[in-house]
Amino acid sequence: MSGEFSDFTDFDAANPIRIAVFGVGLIGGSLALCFKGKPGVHIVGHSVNPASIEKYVALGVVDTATTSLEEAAKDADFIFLCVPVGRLEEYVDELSRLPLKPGCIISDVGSTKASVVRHADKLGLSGAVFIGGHPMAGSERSGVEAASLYLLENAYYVLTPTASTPPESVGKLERLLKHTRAHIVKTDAVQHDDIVGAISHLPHMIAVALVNQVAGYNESNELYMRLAAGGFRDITRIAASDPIIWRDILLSNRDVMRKLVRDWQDEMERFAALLEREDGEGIAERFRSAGAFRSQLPERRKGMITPLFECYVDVPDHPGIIGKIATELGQEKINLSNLQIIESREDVPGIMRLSFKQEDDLDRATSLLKSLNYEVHM
Ligand SMILES: NC(=O)C1=CN([C@@H]2O[C@H](COP(=O)(O)OP(=O)(O)OC[C@H]3O[C@@H](n4cnc5c(N)ncnc54)[C@H](O)[C@@H]3O)[C@@H](O)[C@H]2O)C=CC1
Ligand SMILES: O=C(O)C(=O)Cc1ccc(O)cc1
Repeated sequence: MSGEFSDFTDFDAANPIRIAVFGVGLIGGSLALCFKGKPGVHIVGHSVNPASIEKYVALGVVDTATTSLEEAAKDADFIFLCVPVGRLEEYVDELSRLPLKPGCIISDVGSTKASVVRHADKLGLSGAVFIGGHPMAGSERSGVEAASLYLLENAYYVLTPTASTPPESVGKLERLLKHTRAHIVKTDAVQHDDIVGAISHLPHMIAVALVNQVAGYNESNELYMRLAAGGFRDITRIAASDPIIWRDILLSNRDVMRKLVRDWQDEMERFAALLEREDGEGIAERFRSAGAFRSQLPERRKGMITPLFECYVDVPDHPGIIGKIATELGQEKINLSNLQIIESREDVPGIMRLSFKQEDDLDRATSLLKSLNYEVHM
């Protein structure tokens, strides 16, 4: 939990607004932090657990908190549903039975969109409007303790209005979401699930499968685990994601995922056949085409799978180096989020990975370290 943005001024103490957040975890808490403390804004957090509501207030993420759904929703101008995907539809059902403020905008942050949008479309929401949402940034961490004001900054935030969504409600939600500093993208819910299935849900499944495969080998030889400390650990970071959150995402997007798994199996079969034929040129070609597509990906956009701004620095392998670089950055007031030696052998220089939550810190760190004659790579 961290920070404060201060340069938005369009909240107006004379026209107070009430924002309700159901499920104040990583994403709900991060959203709440973007609105908290603005003039005329009251944020109420909802949890089914009495101990959680005390924590939300004590941490200063919300103004008030309650275990009563009615109390949280009463008079709300905006309601954000930030619970696991498998719970979203029942929350929409419960809200549809309440006397909501006319014009109230209900949005969610679920990683899948088609099922909840279809469900809300079928219900009458007594004067309220549902607009599906998905902030496309996050991490493998969960819970309100992991929430951050900066989590969504510079990420894409997808909204999935339908043909019947009033454009003025979409505009109102977009204006509010400016406070996240995310970039709004509007698309259709079904298309969202196809794309996000391929670029986020499939990679999470692959990471989990890969870790479980290696865990199996490790049962008969523990050297697997010891040697996996470097690159393997990095590329499988997302396998540490919350099991319940991901159970719900994959089940909700199961039709898309079944097709993606079949396509993935085809890709693997293609590799197996190349190995069988000892087709070196074919293998190299797979790498060339992947490299060519990857080189065209937008650079440094914070989002899924790479939530931080990062650079790599070649460093001599000696004990004081971590402290030295951290001090140099600290003296320039550059906020470092994480620092890690990812390669350390006696005969070669190490590689240090520096992570920043904000692009500006990355840019300043890169310039500083280059000026100090470090080799810096992106
Ligand atoms: N983790 C990530 O990186 C991202 C997650 N999302 C979506 O955001 C939503 C929330 O995920 P996170 O914030 O990561 O999870 P989280 O575990 O940090 O927060 C979930 C919140 O929902 C509450 N909750 C859990 N089970 C509940 C239940 N059965 N009934 C009522 N409340 C319950 C928890 O107390 C917590 O406040 C999910 O729908 C997820 O798909 C969207 C973008 C990124
Ligand atoms: O940790 C990562 O890199 C992620 O990919 C986080 C993430 C998880 C779920 C989403 O719907 C969006 C982003």
